[in-house]
Amino acid sequence: MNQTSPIKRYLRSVSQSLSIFQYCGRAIALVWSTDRRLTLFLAFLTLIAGLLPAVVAYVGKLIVDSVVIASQSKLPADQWTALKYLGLEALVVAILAGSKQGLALCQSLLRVLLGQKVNVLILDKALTLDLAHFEDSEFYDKMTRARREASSRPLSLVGRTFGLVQDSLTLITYGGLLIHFSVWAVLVLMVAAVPAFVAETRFAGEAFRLFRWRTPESREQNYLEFLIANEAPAMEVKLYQLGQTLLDRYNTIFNRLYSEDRNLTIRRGIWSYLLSLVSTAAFYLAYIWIVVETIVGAITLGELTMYLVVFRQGQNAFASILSAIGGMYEDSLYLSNLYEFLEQEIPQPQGYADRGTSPGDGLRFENVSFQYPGSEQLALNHVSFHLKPGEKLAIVGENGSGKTTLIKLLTRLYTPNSGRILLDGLDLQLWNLEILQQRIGVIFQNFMQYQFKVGENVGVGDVKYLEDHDRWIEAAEKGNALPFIEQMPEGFETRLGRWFKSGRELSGGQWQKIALSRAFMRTRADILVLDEPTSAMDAESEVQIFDRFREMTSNQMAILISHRFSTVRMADRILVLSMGKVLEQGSHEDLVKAEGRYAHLFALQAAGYQ
Ligand SMILES: Nc1ncnc2c1ncn2[C@@H]1O[C@H](COP(=O)(O)OP(=O)(O)OP(=O)(O)O)[C@@H](O)[C@H]1O
Repeated sequence: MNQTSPIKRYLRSVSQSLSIFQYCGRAIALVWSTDRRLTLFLAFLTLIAGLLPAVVAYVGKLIVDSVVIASQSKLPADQWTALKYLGLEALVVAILAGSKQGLALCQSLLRVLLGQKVNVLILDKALTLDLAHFEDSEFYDKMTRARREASSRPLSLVGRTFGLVQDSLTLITYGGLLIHFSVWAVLVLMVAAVPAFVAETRFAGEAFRLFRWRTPESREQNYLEFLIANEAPAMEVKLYQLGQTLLDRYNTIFNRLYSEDRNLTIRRGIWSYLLSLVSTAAFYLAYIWIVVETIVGAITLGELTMYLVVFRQGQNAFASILSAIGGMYEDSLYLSNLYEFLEQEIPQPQGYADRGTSPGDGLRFENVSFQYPGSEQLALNHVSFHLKPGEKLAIVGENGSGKTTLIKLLTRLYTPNSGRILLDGLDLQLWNLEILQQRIGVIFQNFMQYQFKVGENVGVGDVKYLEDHDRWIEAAEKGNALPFIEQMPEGFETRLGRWFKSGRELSGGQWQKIALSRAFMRTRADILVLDEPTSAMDAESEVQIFDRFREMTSNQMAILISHRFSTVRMADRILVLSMGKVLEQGSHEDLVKAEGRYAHLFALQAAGYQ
């Protein structure tokens, strides 16, 4: 049987409790790197605010003793001494109040700076993440936990650490005063304080585990809030009358979380109270002892007054140390979370090549297979094709056949599980990622609708020319967006979307034209990928775009994904995908002649127009 002695268990609890201090250093380093002067000032003021209460208590003793002496001797010199001590106490109290005010000031300035710093650290890290990280719910939880409270927790930990130092200094100096009376009194007080300290840290740890465990629920709550109170889902929520159901779900989650919170809070409150009674009892035992010693005349009236202050204030300092520790544990655990996120290893993209081994070879897929993490099915299964510079490839296939996945692999958002993708004869993995991505212009079917100006919405296609007005016009012209942009009162300066004042909403087809123009910003790209580029456009716009498409992209390889065969047939080559496999490939004429799947689908669509 595993028998651990109560002393060992007790020591283990204490050492577990001491682990709260492990993140204090990191928090202080963070604050130090945010603003050195403010941190130094904070430390200096903490020192003053920690030491002065004992000085006040001691001067109090001097006042009482000198008053007793003066009242007995009636000498003006003694009376003057008493008044001088009084003046001294007033001065010390004024300095103490000043230092407390200064502390509050430093903290509120640091809070803003530190909040910004931590948010930037998190966002910087988020920029280095792979797409797969955003799709991994566990990792996403980590990021949500880190972002939540990012602006308040680090400073709160620093504030509490400094507060703890301040209160500990006060207690130590009080102890110094009390030690004159009896070493034993000091020892008894210290030992009596430990159970409350351990209980406090334990409950704080439990609270944190609860907080950590329930991140998925909190995220679901955030999501429900988004559905209920945002513009994008508002239309469906209203028309499908989903509002009340969503709100009920929101309340159910809250009620569950609340009942757990309530239980913990009540248990924590009761235990903290009971254990703090132990230390209060010890305080009062020592207090009785002092009173008795005064009655028998072993200590002076001044000393009694001083110990009275020491006990009253000491208890306050002790209580605030306890609550600081409770909070510090939660703060530390938050920080552990933050660092867990910030220090998560992100595999750095390998590959440094800026050109291929056989320039002009174009793009090759060689037996490429891919499975999404956590999925059992292959999304792409031994896909091979070759696209030469200037050629246009169309990909067709039923929903879920792997078309978009193919593009994600081409743009290196994911890496194939087997097979190779070569650009100009060189495996994509060996290319420098930035250079590779600059060579590819993509619009995805779920492209972003930025709540920016029209011009910027086009400009994001090539961030180097984000603000280049001439390029906007050129790209918008190719994307057939220019006519409606010119009709807007502020043209390219019009803000899009409804999030900001005077924003203008566009129709689905108009947004698609903006997105298409975005792809045409990439004049230097030699591969253009358009995933369902014209699905929301009217027939006339589509014809206009594709009539000129060859001429606009004459030197570029283009990959078009579309369910519209009017668009597809203009491609040099068509790839028919089904369940991740290439069923057939060839030109429109070849495939019609082959009378396979493509011919069947084409006939179906053509029949619809007759
Ligand atoms: N992020 C993802 N994680 C896991 N599986 C995914 C993910 N994205 C797509 N899939 C799965 O991979 C398969 C291929 O999806 P893909 O988006 O490539 O299809 P698609 O041909 O572009 O379809 P559509 O015509 O509907 O756009 C589908 O079975 C889909 O469920």
